[in-house]
Amino acid sequence: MNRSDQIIIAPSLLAADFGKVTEETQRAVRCGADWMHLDVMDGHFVDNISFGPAMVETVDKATDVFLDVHLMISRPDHYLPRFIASGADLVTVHVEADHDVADTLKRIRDVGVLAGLALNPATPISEVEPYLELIDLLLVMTVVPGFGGQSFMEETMPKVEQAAAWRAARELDFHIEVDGGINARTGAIAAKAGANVLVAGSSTFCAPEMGAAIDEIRENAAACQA
Ligand SMILES: O=C(CO)[C@H](O)[C@H](O)COP(=O)(O)O
Repeated sequence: MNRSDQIIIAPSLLAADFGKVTEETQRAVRCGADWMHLDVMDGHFVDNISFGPAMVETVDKATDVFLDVHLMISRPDHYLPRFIASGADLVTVHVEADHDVADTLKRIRDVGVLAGLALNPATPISEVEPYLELIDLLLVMTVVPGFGGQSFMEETMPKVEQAAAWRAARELDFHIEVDGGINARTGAIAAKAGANVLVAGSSTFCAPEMGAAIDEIRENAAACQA
C-alpha cells in the first residue's frame, strides 16, 4: 500500500474555538479526523499571527492524534527544534522561506519526524522538484496562505497532477496535501487530481455536524481518487 492510497482528513485548528483547544481537538478526533493540521504563522512570512509551540504542545496532550504542523514562517530552520519538541509528527516548511531547504528537510527526518514541503499558489511546481526524494508530504496551497475561510483556487490543480506524475514516474511515496477552501465538493476535485491529504478548517469545525462533514469530504474524495 502506498501513502497516496488512503484519504486523510485533517481538520485545521485555525477554524476551531481557541478558547477551548483541548475540547475542540477531542471533538475533531471523535468526529473522525485522521490528523490535526496546525497552521503556524509568524506575521512575516504571511500577513497573520496564529500560535507557536506552546499551542502545539496543548493539542498534543489532548489526544493521540497525528499532528501535522505547517510552518508558515520565514525561518523554519531556527524554530524547528521547538516545534519538534512540542510533539509534531510531521513538520512542513515552505520552499519560499529563507532557509537551506534540503538541510531543513534532512534535519526533520533525522529526528524521526516526517518532512513536508509546501508551495504557495504563485510558486511554480518546478521549485519543489529538486527536493522530492527528501519529503514525506508535498503541500500544494490552494489559497494564498494567511487566513481560513477563503475560496479554493482550482487553477492550482495542475501542480497536484504534475507532482503525482513525478511520484509515479520516480517510484516515490509521498503524500500530496491540499490546504485552503476544502469542502466536500473541492476535496473531490483535489482527490481526482491526485491529492490524498485534505486539510479542512471552516468546512469541518464550523459545520452543523462535524462528523457528517468529515464523512462527506472523505466519501466524495474516495469516490474521485485518481
Ligand atoms: O492554511 C490556511 C490559511 O493559511 C488554510 O486556508 C486553513 O488551514 C484552512 O482553512 P479553510 O479550510 O477554512 O480554508
